[in-house]
Amino acid sequence: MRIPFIAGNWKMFKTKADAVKFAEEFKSLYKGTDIQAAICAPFTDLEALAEIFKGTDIKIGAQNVHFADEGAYTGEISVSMLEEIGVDFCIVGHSERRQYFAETDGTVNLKMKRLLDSSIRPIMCVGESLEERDAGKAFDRVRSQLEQGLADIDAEAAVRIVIAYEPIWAIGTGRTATGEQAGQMCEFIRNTLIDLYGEDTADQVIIQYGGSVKPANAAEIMNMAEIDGALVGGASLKAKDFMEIIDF
Ligand SMILES: O=C(CO)COP(=O)(O)O
Repeated sequence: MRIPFIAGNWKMFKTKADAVKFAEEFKSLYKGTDIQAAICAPFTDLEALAEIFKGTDIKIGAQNVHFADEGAYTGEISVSMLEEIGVDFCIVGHSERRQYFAETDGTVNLKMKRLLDSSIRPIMCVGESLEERDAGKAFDRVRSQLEQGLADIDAEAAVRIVIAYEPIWAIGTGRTATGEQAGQMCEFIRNTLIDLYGEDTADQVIIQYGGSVKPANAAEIMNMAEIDGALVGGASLKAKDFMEIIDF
């Protein structure tokens, strides 16, 4: 039985003061549902969010992590640093990190393996560009991201993974994939996971859709059979909007 999971990705928005304001408002709106909710926030906001959400079901996530345990990696953050402040999830391989920060399927794989060796659950992002979709290569691209990102990860570890399908052309553009397009790719992702791990394992993996999810389209997306949740960018910045998505 997969528990639906809706996570906000704040990207590089919200100072600590903004985060505290959001968290207090969100906590007062949040009544507890059958849906798992999380906020993936900038590193500087995480400790404050952990403190405010303590004792609630609201989880927190980071947006990136380094794969080394420690070392001379100026500007980076390790898995243990995140564990110590109670982080539950970490996004890996978001298309913005692939595009602007040279994240590759290889570094995604190293980060996935390091996280799966910790208490933090990875949210691995996959998704094609508009050119790849128009060229009929969307499914090949996503399959290759899955195969490379999940290389050498066994079935026992794989059940803790969340996969987020985020077509690049739908991120921040207002152009959401239709329920049918998103559902079709998420079904393809589930079938790829069956090939890699077998049905029992693949059945337990949470698959989210991300890309211009809003209160108005959340139900259409969430009602697709193989979509178990959403990774929400812009619409997670307002407590009321994010709550409306969770209450779809
Ligand atoms: O990138 C996203 C979530 O990770 C999606 O962003 P938007 O919801 O702003 O399109």
